[in-house]
Amino acid sequence: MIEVQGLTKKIADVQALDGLSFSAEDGKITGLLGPNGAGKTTCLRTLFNLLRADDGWARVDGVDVSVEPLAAKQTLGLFPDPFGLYERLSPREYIGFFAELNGLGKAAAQQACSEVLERLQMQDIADRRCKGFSQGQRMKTALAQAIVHKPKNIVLDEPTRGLDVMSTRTLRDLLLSLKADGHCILFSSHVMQEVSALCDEVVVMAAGRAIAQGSPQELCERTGQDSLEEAFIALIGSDEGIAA
Ligand SMILES: Nc1ncnc2c1ncn2[C@@H]1O[C@H](COP(=O)(O)OP(=O)(O)OP(=O)(O)O)[C@@H](O)[C@H]1O
Repeated sequence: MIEVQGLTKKIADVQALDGLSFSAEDGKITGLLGPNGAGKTTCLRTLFNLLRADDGWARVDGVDVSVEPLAAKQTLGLFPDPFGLYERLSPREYIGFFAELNGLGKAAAQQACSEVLERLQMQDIADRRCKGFSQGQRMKTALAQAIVHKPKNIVLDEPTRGLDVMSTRTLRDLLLSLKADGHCILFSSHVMQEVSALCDEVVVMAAGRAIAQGSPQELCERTGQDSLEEAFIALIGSDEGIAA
């Protein structure tokens, strides 16, 4: 479970987070939905302790990420930008390296790596260098790296950015299967259709705050609208920076 309370962060002159509070439960996919500049990436970076909040706290399974960063990271998988893989490494080397970074011994890392390669049906590319990989192959490698240490909580920043339809569908299926296994999945997006299709819960963000949280249906009922897109516009008063 991921909980964020009163998170505040100023970057240069910009109030990127302004008292952000929400929670994301196990066995659910929670979407952070907000226009460009709403603070989604800043929130996820703070969760991963890449940024330190000015005020407020973030906890992963009850562990405060700034007080016990290593313990928090062991229960947290971060889906990185799939375009930034180490091209000289094969997925097996890359994923195994991250498994060891996350505290697994060599033998356990190799075992975990083989399991995740099988789960994501990557055996055919497991020992090829990442250089030249298609977007979908990169995305699978990046996701495998995020989940190899079996973190209970998985955080993804705009995971379908730049992916084609097939890769997006593959990712969607993977997230649904992780959810079925009881993981807590939190992802940021400004793509309405993706959030509607995947999320059990939606946190609507604007100007560094959460202005509403609920299931897509609850948000529609609360605003008296028929679609999440209309509900979102009603909540934030604009559709600027949102993609259909
Ligand atoms: N390093 C930085 N220097 C200056 N301003 C920053 C920096 N990082 C973030 N910001 C500002 O903080 C605000 C929140 O940015 P953030 O990237 O978290 O938004 P976002 O919701 O992820 O947006 P997008 O959907 O466009 O990725 C924006 O106004 C952004 O310009």
